[in-house]
Amino acid sequence: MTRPTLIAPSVLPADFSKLGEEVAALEAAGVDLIQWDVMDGQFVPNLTFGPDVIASARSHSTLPFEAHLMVYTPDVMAKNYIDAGCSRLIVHAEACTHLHRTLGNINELGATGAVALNPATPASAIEHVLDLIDMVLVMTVNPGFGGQAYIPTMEPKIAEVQRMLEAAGRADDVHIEVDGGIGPDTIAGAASAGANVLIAGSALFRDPEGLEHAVTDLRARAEAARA
Ligand SMILES: O=C(CO)[C@@H](O)[C@H](O)COP(=O)(O)O
Repeated sequence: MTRPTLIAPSVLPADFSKLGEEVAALEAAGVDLIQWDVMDGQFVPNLTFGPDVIASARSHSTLPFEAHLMVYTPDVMAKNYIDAGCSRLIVHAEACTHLHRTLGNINELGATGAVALNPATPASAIEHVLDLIDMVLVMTVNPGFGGQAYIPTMEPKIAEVQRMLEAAGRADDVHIEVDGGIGPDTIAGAASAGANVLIAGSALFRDPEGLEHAVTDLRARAEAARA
């Protein structure tokens, strides 16, 4: 499998009073990109931040930013998130009446598009947009909050997405990301099923040995599982 193993934080557990310092520390700890959990309080119960907050942290890191848009109207502010410094926008299949058009718009704005699938959403939801994305996010929790339990029954869906990508000749070009409950005890199952981008919030910020240990340990576990 040629897709690299990428370890990325969810910023949900970060200290929101100093996000610039937090993303700088995450970069120093060795993460590969930063995921911003954008929540609108409608598509998911929680409410987090918009593009201006992301923009305020942009100059504190050289890493790619991606916005996980857990919102009902991703088209409305897509350009704002790109202008804030996000190079990838992740939209939820469940929130997009016209998913193909939404992804096409993101690409026309100069960013890459990705689709997130909630636990109950079948992999088939992405069948006709594989040419418009560079990543599929298989949620391993129901979105809205960090610190939830990993849902292992998502592993067959991860494997199904991998098969779909192989059948479409896109397996080398499209990442499979997982998000939710990813930690030392769960990362191997997701990675061995096909995930190569692993989002962790609690497991990174709550490691008693610090961020760098957490990143190194998770990466080693994921790479061993993908070998
Ligand atoms: O995005 C969500 C839920 O919407 C979370 O899954 C966080 O992104 C990561 O949470 P942890 O389980 O890693 O703390």
